[in-house]
Amino acid sequence: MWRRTLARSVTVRRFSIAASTSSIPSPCIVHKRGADILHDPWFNKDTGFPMTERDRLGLRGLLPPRVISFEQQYERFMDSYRSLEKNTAGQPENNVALAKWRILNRLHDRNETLYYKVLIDNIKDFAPIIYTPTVGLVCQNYSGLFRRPRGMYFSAKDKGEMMSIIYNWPAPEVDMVVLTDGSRILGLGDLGVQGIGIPIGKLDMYVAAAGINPQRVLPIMLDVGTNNEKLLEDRLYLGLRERRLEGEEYISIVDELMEALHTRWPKAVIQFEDFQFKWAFETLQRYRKKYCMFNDDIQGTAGVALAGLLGVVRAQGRPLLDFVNQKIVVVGAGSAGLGVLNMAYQAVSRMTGTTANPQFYLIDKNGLITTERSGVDPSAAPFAKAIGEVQRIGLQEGSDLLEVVKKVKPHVLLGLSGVGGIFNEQVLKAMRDSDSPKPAIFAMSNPTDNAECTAADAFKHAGDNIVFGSGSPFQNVDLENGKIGYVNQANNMYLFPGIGLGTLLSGARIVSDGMLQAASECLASYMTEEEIQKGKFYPSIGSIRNITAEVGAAVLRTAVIEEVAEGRGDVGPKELTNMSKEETVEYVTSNMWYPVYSPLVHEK
Ligand SMILES: NC(=O)c1ccc[n+]([C@@H]2O[C@H](COP(=O)([O-])OP(=O)(O)OC[C@H]3O[C@@H](n4cnc5c(N)ncnc54)[C@H](O)[C@@H]3O)[C@@H](O)[C@H]2O)c1
Ligand SMILES: O=C(O)C[C@H](O)C(=O)O
Ligand SMILES: [Mg+2]
Repeated sequence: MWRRTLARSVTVRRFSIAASTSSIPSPCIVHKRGADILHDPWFNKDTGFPMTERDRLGLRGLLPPRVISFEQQYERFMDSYRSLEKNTAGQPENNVALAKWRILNRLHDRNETLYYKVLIDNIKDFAPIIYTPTVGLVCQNYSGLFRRPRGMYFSAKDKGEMMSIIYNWPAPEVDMVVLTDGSRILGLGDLGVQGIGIPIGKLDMYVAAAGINPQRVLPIMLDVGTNNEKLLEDRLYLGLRERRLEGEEYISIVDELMEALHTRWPKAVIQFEDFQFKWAFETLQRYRKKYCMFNDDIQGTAGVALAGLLGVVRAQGRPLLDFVNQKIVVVGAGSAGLGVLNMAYQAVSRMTGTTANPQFYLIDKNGLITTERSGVDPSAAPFAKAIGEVQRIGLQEGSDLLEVVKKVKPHVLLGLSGVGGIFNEQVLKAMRDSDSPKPAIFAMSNPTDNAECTAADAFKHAGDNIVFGSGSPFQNVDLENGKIGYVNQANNMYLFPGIGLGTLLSGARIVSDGMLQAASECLASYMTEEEIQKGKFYPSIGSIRNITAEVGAAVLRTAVIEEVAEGRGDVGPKELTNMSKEETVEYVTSNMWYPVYSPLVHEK
């Protein structure tokens, strides 16, 4: 199953480091036999083991005699899935979503090759189950749904021992780690150990979109307690039933885990995910120059949002430089909102060559943030609007969302607040007076119930001429005039897989701002003029592997230009430097893992 791994079947003109160019999958070494293989989802093929392999691996007598092909297994699973869909039709939405998650999860736990084949080939239908929004529901119910562990669990009780615990992970190599402390799971708050569902879902997207080998991914839950009263009182809660560590105690435990990870897998890329605000920025600043890591909620989201914002400018028929004149209201001054503003300001200063003062407005739970605000967080302070400037348009410190929309008449209203429905009818109607011919509404909070508005409400109240994006998927809206209101999924899934893959293949020691900017620009330029005019700013999820290959190549090339790329395997910085743009995309693509059964070879 180590087929098509990095540095194996990579064949790029002039850079062939292929062991073999044949279409027969490379054999995979296993160190177990018999029933142990059947119980290992990495190697298990269920009834798909050919007779010769059954002989070699001591499987004769442990399986029904008929050998079923991979294609037949695939069809069999899809038939069961379709029956489940039929049998649960009309039942409450959450029950159906959990039933679908369960059937996929069972396959994941049994036979990963078949699971990823099913996931990749049906990504549009299955992403909403293994990722946002159902993954949120799964996290909320995790202690009850738990059957088998997945990934690693470190807790406050493991202090001082992480360096040895990390060696309990069975795979010799790890390429991608997604780490959470469960403190801000989507818009659902502190879910403690139950937040492990998020790293699992993100890494599923890594396998599906970036072709990272599933034997080389590692979801990690760092359980430092929870402040969620309900969980603390729940006797079946699976995490530490104590309050979260704070201050020095907290940071020293994250330090220890990072050191342990780096010691065992110095080349792995570590993605921080769903950390509460107070630790998200702090850990990013603390580790980004020391380790190969990034924070997806801050940096991945920013890149996706910026690509969307540039798409909005194009949709208005304006040149990209007009971005500096856009009036953008960002609702939510947390990790994601501030990440977006940071990147948007950087884009403006690149475009103008100055530290310009664009018309970007920031709102948090206390309203419009101005220079009058006392106790404003240092990471939000640079985005506080000068009080004189807001007073000139009739606003003040703490003005509420509706007032801000009415007075600013923004081109873009972008929500990253986690507050469902906050873009209510009045706010959406106020967007009709936007100064843009195509007002943009981005309701980016997850999961679905936490979206700032639904797609249907956005088109109904703000008008047919809007463009719309949401963090969780919504159906396109029938505008009842023969037209369709297109729904973009404005989700960091369009970038993090490419950021991770590009960084990994470049062998960079850090994830630089330049690499992140390249990822965003690549996504922005991926869309054709025709698509943009239809209000489409992001590719369809069906083409997520293509966009990820492009993003990965853009990240890799920037790492090379910035001279942070050290290469990977036999492909060193020199070979990477000599690759053309097309060759880089080809190189990235050929390094993607794809699910096929490899012949298993037993070795003691
Ligand atoms: N679509 C995506 O790709 C994506 C990426 C990252 C985060 N998100 C979503 O964004 C949301 C926020 O994530 P975060 O990490 O920034 O959280 P966070 O806790 O760091 O920040 C939330 C912010 O919202 C503000 N807020 C709360 N109530 C508000 C109100 N009534 N009005 C205005 N602002 C209010 C808070 O003051 C805070 O500044 C979550 O729902 C998350 O799922 C989506
Ligand atoms: O997980 C997602 O769907 C996006 C984002 O990382 C979030 O925290 O909401
Ligand atoms: Mg997240």
